[in-house]
Amino acid sequence: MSIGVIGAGKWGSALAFALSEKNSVFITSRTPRDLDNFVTLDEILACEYLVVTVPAQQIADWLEENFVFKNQKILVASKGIEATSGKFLNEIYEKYVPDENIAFLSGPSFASEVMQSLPTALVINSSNEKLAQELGDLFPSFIKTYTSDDVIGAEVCGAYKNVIAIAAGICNGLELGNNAAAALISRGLVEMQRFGIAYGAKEESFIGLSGAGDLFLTASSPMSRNFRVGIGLAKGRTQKEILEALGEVAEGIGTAYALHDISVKQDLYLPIAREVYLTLEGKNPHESLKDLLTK
Ligand SMILES: NC(=O)C1=CN([C@@H]2O[C@H](COP(=O)(O)OP(=O)(O)OC[C@H]3O[C@@H](n4cnc5c(N)ncnc54)[C@H](OP(=O)(O)O)[C@@H]3O)[C@@H](O)[C@H]2O)C=CC1
Ligand SMILES: O=C(CO)COP(=O)(O)O
Repeated sequence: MSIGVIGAGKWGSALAFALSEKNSVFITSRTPRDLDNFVTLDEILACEYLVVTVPAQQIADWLEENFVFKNQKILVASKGIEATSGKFLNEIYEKYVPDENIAFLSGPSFASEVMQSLPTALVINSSNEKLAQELGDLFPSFIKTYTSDDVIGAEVCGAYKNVIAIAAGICNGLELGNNAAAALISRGLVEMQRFGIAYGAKEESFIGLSGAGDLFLTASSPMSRNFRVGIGLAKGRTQKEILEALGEVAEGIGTAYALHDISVKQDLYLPIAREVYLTLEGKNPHESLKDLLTK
């Protein structure tokens, strides 16, 4: 069984490392890298399994320009909602891959800890339970995998938690304390569950690894890029300055813009996501805090 990883950034590299314990793994990326298993995209597309880590804001164009379906079994490892369309990842992929060939990875997983083979638990989400099990069996012994058929729930959890993590970083940067952080994360979980259920997600996904697990991890640590975006916003830095310093993707930014547009179009009450959007647009984070506490 050969696995082709697309995207050699932090997450693609970590998954390639982890999956190589039990499988032949190859990797490719937009920017060539001097890696023993770095191959061409054509060679990757010939693999039986594909693991895709191209960010949510770039994947639609990437698929249109590069992807050829050859009955590969695909694990989508990115997290986000496309800002330009409001589309979830399954909606973007469905134009190219049938449901029975695709699964979505979710759960609390810093790439840097996976690279150290530290214990991790993840969920493989697919309408095809057999595929989810098959993909789960590819993972190494230090990663425990679960399966779920709640693709929408997993996607909402993975995307929304990044926005709440930005808010948590703002809270940390403003030095508001642990009470405020706990309140924000708790209310953030309620907000993302309310949003997810409106899209048909299952309630239980939000109290498991995909939801509470990934939210707790990402919204509690400066290891999270999105959390670090929030710290930068609290210190009055612009998006441009923050992203230049970060040098990596922070999917919560694009997803915050997507959630804002969705909330306006569908008249949804998403107070934390709204304040993250407004802060990204230059609103004073102290004003955001006051509005969150008083409205
Ligand atoms: N890092 C983590 O801990 C985790 C990340 N994720 C998710 O994985 C996804 C990738 O994140 P991560 O790897 O950390 O981010 P990085 O910033 O480390 O890497 C981004 C990757 O996306 C590629 N890329 C960016 N833009 C394009 C484009 N326009 N066309 C093709 N490839 C592109 C980059 O290619 P190149 O570098 O070759 O130019 C690189 O391989 C995100 O959705 C993230 O939320 C999920 C769980 C954990
Ligand atoms: O998704 C992640 C952990 O599960 C990575 O979070 P960040 O993108 O905020 O670093």
